[in-house]
Amino acid sequence: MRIDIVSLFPEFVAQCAAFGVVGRAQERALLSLHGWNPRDYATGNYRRVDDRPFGGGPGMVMLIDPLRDALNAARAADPADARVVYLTPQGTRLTQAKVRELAAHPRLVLLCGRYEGVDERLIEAEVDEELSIGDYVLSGGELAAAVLVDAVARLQEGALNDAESAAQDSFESDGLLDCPHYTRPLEHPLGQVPEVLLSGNHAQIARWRRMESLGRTWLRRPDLLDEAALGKADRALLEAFRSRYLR
Ligand SMILES: Nc1nonc1C(=O)NCC1CCCCC1
Repeated sequence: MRIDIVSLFPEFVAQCAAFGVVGRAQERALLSLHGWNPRDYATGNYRRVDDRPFGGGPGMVMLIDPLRDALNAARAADPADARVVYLTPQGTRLTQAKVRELAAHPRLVLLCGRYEGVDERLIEAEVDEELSIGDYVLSGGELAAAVLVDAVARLQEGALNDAESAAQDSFESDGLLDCPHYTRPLEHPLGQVPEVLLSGNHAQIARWRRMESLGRTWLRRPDLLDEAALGKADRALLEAFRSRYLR
């Protein structure tokens, strides 16, 4: 998968993607990142990339042409069709389902805004999809782009080893929150390890983990829990969690 980043700080995203699973995906040629800086396409004495907003008000707006020329250079760098995504709080919320959809594309071009944003005419003419990673305002789209790069990189075939795939699947497969995890030392002032995890009884351990995932999702993110879609066994586990929790 090829991802082109259009940004005033293209190295920002490249740095975020240089570590761990994403860095390894690049080493394995499962993912390639390419940066394009609109400032390299800015003309005139001051090579402006922004200007004051029509209608007045604070801040600056990114100019159309340097962005558009950088986008076109990115498009031209590879024959594969590119899906252009603009990272912005005004976008639709990024979900794992959307990550899966985007991860299946041969190419993405991620447009990162700065200042107060980008001239709307550029968005209307060049952007396929506006996405938000959450309801808060960052200083630029680069951190959001790095989040998206990480999430789609993990889904590239061969990016994760078996253990990592299992961990990914446990959350991704049914959209529940993950269960708690514990490791050595067994004895610690901060508390005990749940007995069931020491039992060696894999059926009981799986049952406990599923119950904890269901219970946590119910407590913390009821919006993710579609109880109607739960099977009989899951409903029984959730009931067991509730009765223990509400006792
Ligand atoms: N939240 C977000 N999700 O995706 N992007 C986000 C963001 O906060 N981006 C910064 C803004 C800053 C002004 C220009 C446009 C991007």
